[in-house]
Amino acid sequence: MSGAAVGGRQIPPRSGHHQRQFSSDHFLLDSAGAGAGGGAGGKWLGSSGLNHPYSSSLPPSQQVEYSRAARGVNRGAGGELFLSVESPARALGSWSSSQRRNGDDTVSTGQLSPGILDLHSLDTELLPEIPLPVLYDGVQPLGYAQGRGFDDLDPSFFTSKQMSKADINPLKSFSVDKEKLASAAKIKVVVRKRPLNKKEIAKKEEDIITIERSSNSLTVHETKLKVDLTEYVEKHEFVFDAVLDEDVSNDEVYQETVEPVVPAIFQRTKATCFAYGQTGSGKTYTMQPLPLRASQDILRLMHHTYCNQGFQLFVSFFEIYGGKLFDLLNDRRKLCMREDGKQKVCIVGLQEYRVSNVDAIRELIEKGNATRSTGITGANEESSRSHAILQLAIKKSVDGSESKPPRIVGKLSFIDLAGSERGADTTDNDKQTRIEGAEINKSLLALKECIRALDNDQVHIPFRGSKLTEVLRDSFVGDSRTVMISCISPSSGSCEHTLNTLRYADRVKSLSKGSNPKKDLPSAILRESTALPLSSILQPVSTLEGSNDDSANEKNKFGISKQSRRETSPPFNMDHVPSKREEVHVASLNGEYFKEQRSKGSTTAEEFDLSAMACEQGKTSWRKGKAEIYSVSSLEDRVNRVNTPPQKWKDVADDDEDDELNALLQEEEDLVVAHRKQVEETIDIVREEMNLLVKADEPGSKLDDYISKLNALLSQKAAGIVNLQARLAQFQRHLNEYNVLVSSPGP
Ligand SMILES: Nc1ncnc2c1ncn2[C@@H]1O[C@H](COP(=O)(O)OP(=O)(O)OP(=O)(O)O)[C@@H](O)[C@H]1O
Repeated sequence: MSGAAVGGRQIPPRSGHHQRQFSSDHFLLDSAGAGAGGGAGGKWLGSSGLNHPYSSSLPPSQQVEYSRAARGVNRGAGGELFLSVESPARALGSWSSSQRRNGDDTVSTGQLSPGILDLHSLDTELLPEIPLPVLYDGVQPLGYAQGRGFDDLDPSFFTSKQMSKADINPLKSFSVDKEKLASAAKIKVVVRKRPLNKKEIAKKEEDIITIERSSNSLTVHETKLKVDLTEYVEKHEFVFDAVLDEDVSNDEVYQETVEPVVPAIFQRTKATCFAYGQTGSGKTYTMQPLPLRASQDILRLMHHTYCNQGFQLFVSFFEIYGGKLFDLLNDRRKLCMREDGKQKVCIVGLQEYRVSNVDAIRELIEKGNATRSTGITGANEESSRSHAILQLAIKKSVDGSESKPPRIVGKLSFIDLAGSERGADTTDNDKQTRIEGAEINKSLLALKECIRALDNDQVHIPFRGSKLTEVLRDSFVGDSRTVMISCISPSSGSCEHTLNTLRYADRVKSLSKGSNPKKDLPSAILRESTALPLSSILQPVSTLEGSNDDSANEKNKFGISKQSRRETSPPFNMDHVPSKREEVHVASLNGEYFKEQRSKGSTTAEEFDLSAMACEQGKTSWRKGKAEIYSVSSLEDRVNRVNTPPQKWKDVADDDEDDELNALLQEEEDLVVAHRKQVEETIDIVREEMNLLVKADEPGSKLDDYISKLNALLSQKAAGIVNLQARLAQFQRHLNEYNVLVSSPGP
């Protein structure tokens, strides 16, 4: 494996961290046509069709010509050729001015890749509209005849009129493509569930996810404790663009996610596919095969559909680790990110390799994967501790003659995000892992903020919140396509994580053209069907990602469109654990009293099922007099008041850019504090009301029993608050550690 030979700069040694030992076993197992891996060690550049830009692919005379014309062909340490389109002096000049502007990105020239290759910095703008290709007339391109070709990707790419494939004029197809691409949703959100792993099976954890592919819906069956401490199952149902069950192969994942966007990158589009999910949920497993499959299709398009059009394919691969960028194809050389005058992100020093066959790409990908920073977390022994970004860029010479450096036509980026972790999960980790965790969470939080801002149609999108969001800027603005694959574990032990991931995915989905009411197409919705027992209102921890106290068509306190309920749920939308079902008389909660209350609009039973239970338990006496009824509605009102989000959450901060992230973190913390306060106040109110009830009732009634159960619940909630406080403190510690890290000199 070429990765074994990878040398160069590594992250500082630390306990539990190592380079990912790439296993080709789960890499492209199911991809057709992938040949065996190529040569090892130092041979890999030349042996398998891999070219540095303008090196072996061009006649020597042309290389010389480039060298003279551009005055920017440099010879790297290893003798490789690198092209700098700008003159070196100018490149350095703009560089140092950027250094002055942004001290934290300061690097010495020695830290950069040899030569000043920076195709990105000079080439971020897409090539102006290119003429449609001259294609074969009526001939089915060879590559597509075997397997799923371009014309199989999405039948709607072609006119609705049925034609035999042999009749399809590819030229026509592409013009239809363009319309199709323009109207397609910009963001596609796909969820992939992995199978239970050995550890989870050993712990007897259950699979709590059911998937219905035909309706693209997925249900999380969350086991919860009721007031009387019996278990019940609460269902959360979600709908996404696609949901993939554990038996779905990597090849099918490709077909569902990336394959449809591949043609778009020949149409001046930037497309991004990223995987999001808890550590150990299968992000790397899902992402690793995709670039190779995509490059196969890209090469096929280049060699057949776009034959003789002068398109070239370039590969680059880098990681964001600890807020810094490292080139995974150049011995982890430190890179530096800049914005050009047009606010386009440039990665100074990033090496790009021109490739012309799949084996070469495979070797590069393996090399990059093997070089990536990994470590051990509680949930994954080979956890990615960095965000890895692999880019496939299609370029073309402006005049088609290759006498000038090519410019980007389109780009396909694959981002394997580092795993999201909760602070509570990191207690066993060493300091380094916790610092990494803080950094990872910070960047994911920044990503969430960008998504929130985009969803709100804010003018200012805080892309500068992290390096990750700066890199992703391209993916969300302009003519872009984004595919997000949310990876989830099926196990009961990961339920909270899974719900967080799915709610996060829903926010991303809400950015899509289809789901934002401000945008064009009908809503694609998350339908999370949650009965909201009072216990949910009291839930101190799990509501950070999304508030449940929403009503339809409003924005919640995060400024995100609220979730619509799939069904008008009965007060308890849950499946009881059968043995306990009879004891709690759930059906009776649909009683007249609550129908009445609902019709008055004072509250919904879903929002108040605990009081419903209280009513059920003491129904006879409550219905007798006004005072009792008053006490219930008063309780509802008071709890509703307490749970009304403070005004500040409605106003999304439009912070000064430099303070954006700190403000964000503060906001997150404020949110937790405010939430805790609500919980405490709610508990007080419930206690007070219960005391009133006790006074109103005969001693020895069922209420005594109920009160003691309620007290048990309250104690449980109080413990939750303590836990929340501990997590806050831990969060703060991570922040401090992070601040120390970023203020100290880099590795
Ligand atoms: N769909 C799947 N089918 C079979 N095995 C899977 C699947 N998804 C993940 N796995 C296995 O689960 C383990 C963890 O997966 P992976 O490393 O991809 O997680 P991750 O989300 O990238 O974690 P981290 O964020 O910590 O890097 C691996 O051993 C992987 O082989």
